[in-house]
Amino acid sequence: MTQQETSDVLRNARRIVVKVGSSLVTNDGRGLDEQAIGEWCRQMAQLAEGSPEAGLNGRREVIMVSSGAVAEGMKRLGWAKRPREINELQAAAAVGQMGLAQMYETKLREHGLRSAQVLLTHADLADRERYLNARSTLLTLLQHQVLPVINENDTVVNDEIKFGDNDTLGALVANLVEADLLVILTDQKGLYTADPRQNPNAEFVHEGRAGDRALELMAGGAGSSIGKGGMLTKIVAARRAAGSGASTVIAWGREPDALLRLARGERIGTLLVAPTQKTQARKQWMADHLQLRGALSVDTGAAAKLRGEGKSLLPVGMTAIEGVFSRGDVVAIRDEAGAEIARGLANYSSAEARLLCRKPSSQIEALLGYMAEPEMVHRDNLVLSR
Ligand SMILES: Nc1ncnc2c1ncn2[C@@H]1O[C@H](COP(=O)(O)OP(=O)(O)O)[C@@H](O)[C@H]1O
Ligand SMILES: N[C@@H](CCC(=O)OP(=O)(O)O)C(=O)O
Repeated sequence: MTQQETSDVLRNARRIVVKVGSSLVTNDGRGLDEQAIGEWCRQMAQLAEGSPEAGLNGRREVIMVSSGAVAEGMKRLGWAKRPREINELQAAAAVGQMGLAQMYETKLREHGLRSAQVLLTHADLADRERYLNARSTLLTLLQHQVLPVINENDTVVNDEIKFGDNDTLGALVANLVEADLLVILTDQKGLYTADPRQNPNAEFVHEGRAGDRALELMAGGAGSSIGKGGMLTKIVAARRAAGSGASTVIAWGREPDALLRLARGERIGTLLVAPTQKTQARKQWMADHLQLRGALSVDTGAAAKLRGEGKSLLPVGMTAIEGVFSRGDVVAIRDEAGAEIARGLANYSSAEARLLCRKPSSQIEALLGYMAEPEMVHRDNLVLSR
């Protein structure tokens, strides 16, 4: 890519997931690094504002994925060594998460930004229904200009805590909200050809293609006893993030104004560019991963809105439901002649959809006793067929 193109990837990123690792957040286990957290919060607040005075071309939506609960919990409990027992790790995470949430809340509020704590497990993102719920909660928070601060829900996972690194979580969150950019802040300037702690001759890698297996061979495990992932999980995270079209930057968390400079298009850290665009990636994902569970027939008006105007499918446009499906399943959408016009993720199950056929969205709550979303299939979860 030319310098201009890489700089455009960064400057045009509107939705950004920022991940910070334990060693940075807790100052290598010494305790929450108030100053560093304050700096990221100040920058994220400026990104959310997008003011031209800060050299930014418009608002960014930012989501934070922060590690550090176990390390901070250990510090608070006075444990010098990372425990082996899962229940002790979980107890430490529960203690430390209080400190993390409190620190982010305080620092973001100082900069006029509201925050929300979201604790997720891998299982939440593997389950279609919970995946959709998590997605719509995060998107709603962003709409209301609230900055979500995410961590793994360490106290309820069992084996995950042993392998659970937040690089993977950051990538899954980037997939979940279809972010444009994943920024992984760590204790190195980026990726080197070998672990710089082991090999002083290692060379810096400025740019690569996310998903390039050669990069994985350069990356080693965690260099400190605090972090879990090391560089390999960051490279794999970049590959995953690219699955939904997000590029990844791995940069040094103490680099002054790193987040702002990236958003202005400055090339710092290692940029791993996603080879496919967001919409293309979404189509690919729907085509590759999901089985069709049913079909919705729609009237001419709804078909025209979907095809011509790129709108969502509302229940009022549905005329018939086929198959048995749950919320989050992929369904085909057919026109009156029976031709498939699109595929998408259903917001309501087949039984609910049958009750909602031809009904205005204002009646959803009265008909079902609750309302998930006003749309049957949201346009962000919908891919038009050729
Ligand atoms: N090729 C590499 N380039 C840079 N760092 C590497 C590489 N291979 C291994 N590492 C190690 O990965 C560490 C960062 O991972 P980790 O300790 O898990 O940090 P974090 O807590 O930020 O996730 C670095 O300190 C470094 O020692
Ligand atoms: N959820 C864990 C994070 C796991 C972990 O160590 O991640 P990382 O430091 O990002 O490699 C915690 O908050 O302690």
